[in-house]
Amino acid sequence: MADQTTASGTAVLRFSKMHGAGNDFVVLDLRGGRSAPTPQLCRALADRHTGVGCDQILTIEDAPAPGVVAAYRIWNSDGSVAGQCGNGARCVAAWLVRDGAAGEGDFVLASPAGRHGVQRLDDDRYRIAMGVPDFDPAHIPLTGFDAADSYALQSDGGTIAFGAVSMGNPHAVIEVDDIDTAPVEALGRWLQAQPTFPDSVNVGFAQVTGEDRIRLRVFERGVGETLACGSGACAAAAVLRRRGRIARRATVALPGGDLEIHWPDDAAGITMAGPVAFVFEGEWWA
Ligand SMILES: N[C@@H](CCC[C@H](N)C(=O)O)C(=O)O
Repeated sequence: MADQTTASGTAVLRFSKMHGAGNDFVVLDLRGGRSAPTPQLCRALADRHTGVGCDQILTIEDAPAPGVVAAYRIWNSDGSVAGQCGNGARCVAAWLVRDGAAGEGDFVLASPAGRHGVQRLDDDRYRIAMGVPDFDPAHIPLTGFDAADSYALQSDGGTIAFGAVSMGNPHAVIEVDDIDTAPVEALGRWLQAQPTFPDSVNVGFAQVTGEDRIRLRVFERGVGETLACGSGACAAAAVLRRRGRIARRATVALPGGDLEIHWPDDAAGITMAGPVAFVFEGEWWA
């Protein structure tokens, strides 16, 4: 998958470093049918000591159909594959506009989760159509429960109540009184390890601070706690809306920045708007 080789035969891979609300990415352009990175290469690129450092690797790939500008796929920093990444979708969109592959008008991207309309709000802000939140336990996947707005599991410390939804990737949402004191890592790891989530899960800790405002921290599958999780923001808004805890438009305040979520009605798709940033371009010498 190298872009070129050096005189001594070393493979050179060009990449962009980007972030969306502090959720950071190494972006690889694989258009032209170039092969995907191995899990080992993803782990090496993501390493914050010996690599570039990132939460996820995003690959930009050939459009699967006319009318779609490009496709993207997602790898977590531990090399595992993910079905969706909301902050990543905004970064891929901005990357394609800067590249010239997408114009400044609306366009469509493809992800493993489906097709996504993209709206460029300005140079640094994009809105993505993230699809209809899927509460069917079989699709999350969440085993051992019938569909409900709230589930409960017994831990050594007591009952853990959570909501669950798929945004193309699995999310659990735990409502807490104060995200600053929530046991994000301990409870996040515990829930991820429960057999009821056979594919593990991204665990969001949500504090409702108003009918249109949520504070959120997310312990991501394959990474750990990140500064922001776009699909997690949509999941938290969807779960809390279904319980009547918030309005259909809400600002989700994450440690790395704010995302604007809008879910017009239960059968409609949810949209997420937020920032993107280019950090630097680099070459990886394999
Ligand atoms: N940070 C992302 C989600 C990335 C994938 C996730 N860790 C998973 O394994 O599903 C976002 O912004 O949505």
